[in-house]
Amino acid sequence: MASIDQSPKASPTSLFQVYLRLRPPPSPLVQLTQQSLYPLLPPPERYLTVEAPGKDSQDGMPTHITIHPPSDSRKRAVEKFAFTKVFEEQAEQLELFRGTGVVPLIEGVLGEGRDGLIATLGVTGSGKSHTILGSKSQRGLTQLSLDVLYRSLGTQTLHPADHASLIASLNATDASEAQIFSAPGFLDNVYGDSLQEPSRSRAPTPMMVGSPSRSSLKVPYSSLKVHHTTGPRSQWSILSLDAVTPSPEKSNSSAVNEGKAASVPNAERIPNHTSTLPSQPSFRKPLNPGMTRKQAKMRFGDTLQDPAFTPNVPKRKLPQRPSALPQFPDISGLAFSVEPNMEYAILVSMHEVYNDRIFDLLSVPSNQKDLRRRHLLFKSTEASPDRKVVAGLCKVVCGSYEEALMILETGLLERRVAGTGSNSVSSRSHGFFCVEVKRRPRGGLSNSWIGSQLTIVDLAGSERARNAKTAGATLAEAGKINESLMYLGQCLQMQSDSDDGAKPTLVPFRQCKLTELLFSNSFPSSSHHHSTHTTHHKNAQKAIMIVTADPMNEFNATSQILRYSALAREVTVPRIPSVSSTIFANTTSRTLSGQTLPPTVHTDEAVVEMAFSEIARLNEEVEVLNVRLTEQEERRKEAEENWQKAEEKAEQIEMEVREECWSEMERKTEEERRRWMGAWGEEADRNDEHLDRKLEILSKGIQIHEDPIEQDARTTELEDENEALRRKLEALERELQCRSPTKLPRKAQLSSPSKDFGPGVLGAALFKLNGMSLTEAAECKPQSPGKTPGKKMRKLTARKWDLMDEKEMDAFENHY
Ligand SMILES: Nc1ncnc2c1ncn2[C@@H]1O[C@H](COP(=O)(O)OP(=O)(O)OP(=O)(O)O)[C@@H](O)[C@H]1O
Repeated sequence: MASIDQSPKASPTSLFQVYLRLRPPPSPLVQLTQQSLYPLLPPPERYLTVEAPGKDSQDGMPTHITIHPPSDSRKRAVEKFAFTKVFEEQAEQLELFRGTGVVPLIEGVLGEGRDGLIATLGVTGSGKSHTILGSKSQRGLTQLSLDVLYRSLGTQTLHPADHASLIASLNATDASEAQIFSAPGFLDNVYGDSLQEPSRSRAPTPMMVGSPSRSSLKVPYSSLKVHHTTGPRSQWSILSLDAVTPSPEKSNSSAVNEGKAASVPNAERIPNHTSTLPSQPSFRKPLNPGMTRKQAKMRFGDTLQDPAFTPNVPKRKLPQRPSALPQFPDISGLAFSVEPNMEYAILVSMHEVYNDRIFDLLSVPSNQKDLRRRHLLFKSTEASPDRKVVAGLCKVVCGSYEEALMILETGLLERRVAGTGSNSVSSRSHGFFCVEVKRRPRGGLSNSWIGSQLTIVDLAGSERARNAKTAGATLAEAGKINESLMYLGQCLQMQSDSDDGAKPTLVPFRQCKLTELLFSNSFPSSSHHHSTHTTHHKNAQKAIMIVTADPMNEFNATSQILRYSALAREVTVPRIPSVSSTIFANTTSRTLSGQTLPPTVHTDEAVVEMAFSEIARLNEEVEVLNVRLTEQEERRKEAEENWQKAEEKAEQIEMEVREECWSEMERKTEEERRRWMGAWGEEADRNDEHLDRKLEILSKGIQIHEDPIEQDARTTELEDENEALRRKLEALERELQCRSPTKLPRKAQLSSPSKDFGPGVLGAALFKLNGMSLTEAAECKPQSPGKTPGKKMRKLTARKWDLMDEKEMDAFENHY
């Protein structure tokens, strides 16, 4: 650590400039209430002292504090801490805004193109949100920063309503796969007609302990049904929130239900004002009486899912409600000059880290599938290969300060908060508010946007379950919050160790989402600006950490945070007066007259005194070493716990990866099976088709081949006929033989047939047919000339037979 006596300056490698802000005690009324509630509790003791500013302190501001363990603590070590500056209880918001490095940070975002980050860290209830978001009378660093940004950019700020292609142009160059909307369109879809309505009665905004909790405000539609303890940041509610005051019991009991909130579909969260909360006026756009929740969801979703959506709302006609916001402190005199030949677009996005997961605070479900809030990834994208971004956020282009405030309020309504024993409106997540300032040359033709981002982080506070009196899901949340803050502490510890001159250590920022988001871009990188295809060197971000502490509360938790966030530290153990010195002090001789005489110098006594003082010194050293040892042991324990957690996490990741691989394999196998089944089916179909075609061909072929069958049948028929004729012939011959020889010339006639139709012709025909089958006849070749008649007859072909004309055949048949 840096020498504690010098005015601490963060080294160039520092991740943060660290400022300390002390929280003022609660108002007398609140103190009175607390005393009446817990009469046995001793009045809180102040354990923190602010050291007078040193000679070289900046602006005459103190830089060191000392903490003395309270009387009931067993610890004795007095610790002194150094910070860049210490802001005491009476410090106002403006003092903080001007005194911390916020103004140069904004200048860096506007001019140098350097990202800036402001974060608050502290025990729950120490004033982080108050610093970042302000109260109902004072603006916080967020509003003040926005005001300066818009004042500086003035008329060079582009508004989507004036530039039709603005959203498309921003969309084309956005590296974070964001959905970009215009503010009026976004707000119209969230609040609709209520934006145009005259302001309703403004609710008293509860803020202090004892006043109605955050839950008493009208809560957003997304949280009405499930978290009764959740609601908007009470201190600086913008819109007309007609407060309703749920009973504290309800608040407490439902706090337990908070963990379920994430898994409850938003459809269930749309308030049914007439049924579930009859006395509660609506906050989000009142649904049309005839519109079901589903329809309402669809309506919002349908319009918003188109990133290029340009709403049909009057140009820049926002409700007057932001004017009801605190205007103090006034910073109208503060503005930076920006490049005159440039035009600027301001994009606002919001997300939270809840249970180590990132959720968009501005997302509006675009369809039924999106009803559950999906967590987003912090990753490098195609357009941003060497810088990580939260991918898939909703970003809203805000043309004015008022629009930006409305968006901020909208996001805060979605943020998870709960009432705990330590803070009635305690943040249960780490909230990130991001303002991107993009610029391009004037003219609006170019898509070559470059820009930088200001991120404002309201961290959830660390808490002790015993003090916070949390249980169930809220306790589990607290566990996650404390774990992420512990990792943050380790990163900060590394910073102070390397500032101390120890060899530079790697900051272990990849241990959880919070530290990843905070530190990933804290180191220089070069990114390829995809629109221009040139390498754009991105400066490392500058960061400010404002540590908030209540000097009268939570000694252990506060000292722990101071220990790891301070830029330098010194431990001393107060001297206990030694026995000898006490004895010797009492041995001072007095005369009778009461005159004090110089003590008699006894050499032995001097030696003893020296010995005692040496013993005392050594004792003191031992004490300091003991303190260091205890700290080292704590660190070791912490490291061991981390190691164990890391191992468990590794195991869990391994299991998850295995399961993922397994399910991927199963999915692929199933896919492959389906593919094969499909291919198989197709093949089978093809086969069937093929078979059908074959059958068709076959059936056609069968028809063709029917001819020979018919021929066979015909042959058989003819053969039968032939047989019948032969029999008839034989019968005739027999008949002839039985006749008288006078009739023989007829036989001779038969052997020489004439051309007449008559027995001669018939005889010749019968003669021809006799002794030959048609088959044989068919086989016979045509008769060649010069052959014997006998031979001729044998070789009579069916063709020849066939050559008989029809008349002849008919005559022949009729004859027989
Ligand atoms: N500097 C301050 N001046 C006046 N009031 C303050 C100041 N700091 C804190 N408070 C009040 O203290 C209460 C708790 O503060 P706040 O909600 O900001 O705490 P927190 O650190 O954000 O707590 P958590 O981590 O639980 O969200 C609020 O009512 C707030 O108005």
